[in-house]
Amino acid sequence: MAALISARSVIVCRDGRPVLTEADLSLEPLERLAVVGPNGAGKTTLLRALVGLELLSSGGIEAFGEACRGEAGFRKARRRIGFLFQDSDDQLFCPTVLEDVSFGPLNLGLTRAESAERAGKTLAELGLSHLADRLTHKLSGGEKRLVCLAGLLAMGPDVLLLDEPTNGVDAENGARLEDALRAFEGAMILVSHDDAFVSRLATRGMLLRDGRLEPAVIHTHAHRHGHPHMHPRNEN
Ligand SMILES: Nc1ncnc2c1ncn2[C@@H]1O[C@H](COP(=O)(O)OP(=O)(O)OP(=O)(O)O)[C@@H](O)[C@H]1O
Repeated sequence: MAALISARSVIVCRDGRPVLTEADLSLEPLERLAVVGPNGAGKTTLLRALVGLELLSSGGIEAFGEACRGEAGFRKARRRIGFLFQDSDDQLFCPTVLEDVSFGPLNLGLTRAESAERAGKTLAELGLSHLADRLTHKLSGGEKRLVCLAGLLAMGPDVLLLDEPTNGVDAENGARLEDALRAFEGAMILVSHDDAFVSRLATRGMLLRDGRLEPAVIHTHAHRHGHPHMHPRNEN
């Protein structure tokens, strides 16, 4: 099966220092690929590189069967990719929730009425209709996160890139978020330090270490606290 998104030998430097050094990745249809790794390993940088927000020193990105070169190449791919930022405040910018969630569909060419209808429907599917008229900047951290996700889902993406989606999200909103991701019919890359969330949702794992991605096994192991762990494959 053809990959939806692939990265080949990607090198990205930050302040002259390599963060990604020959990173390879391939996201297949229907996959929920978890990318884990320590703080500062380059996980956010990797997601940003996949949508053309990082300058590659070398290597290439393909999305939906086409090599992405330059801003124009990525712009086309970005219409099919929803990127949930680590910080919701970087993502929300309209005054009200309904306006914010309508913004994506509006940008895709739907009319104002159609966009509002799509936004209302998406909020309802996520159990967030009660937030529609609220001011985005007054939402709680967890509510902001879900509204950001609603904004992405309202655009009908084929792929979601999720940077720490459960950060600061309480149990109830976390369950909503997880249900929504489980119901999403596309593929996704999940960057997360939330092992329990990853172990419940991911279908495959990769570990970002020393700038490279290596296969990792996601599993829950019998442990006094019963928490899941993720190891590189060769350590199992
Ligand atoms: N704007 C920037 N300018 C320079 N260096 C940066 C910038 N953003 C990140 N870095 C550096 O790049 C490296 C990778 O950062 P990145 O945010 O991709 O890591 P991460 O794996 O997502 O970390 P975390 O788990 O803490 O979110 C880090 O050393 C970080 O300090």
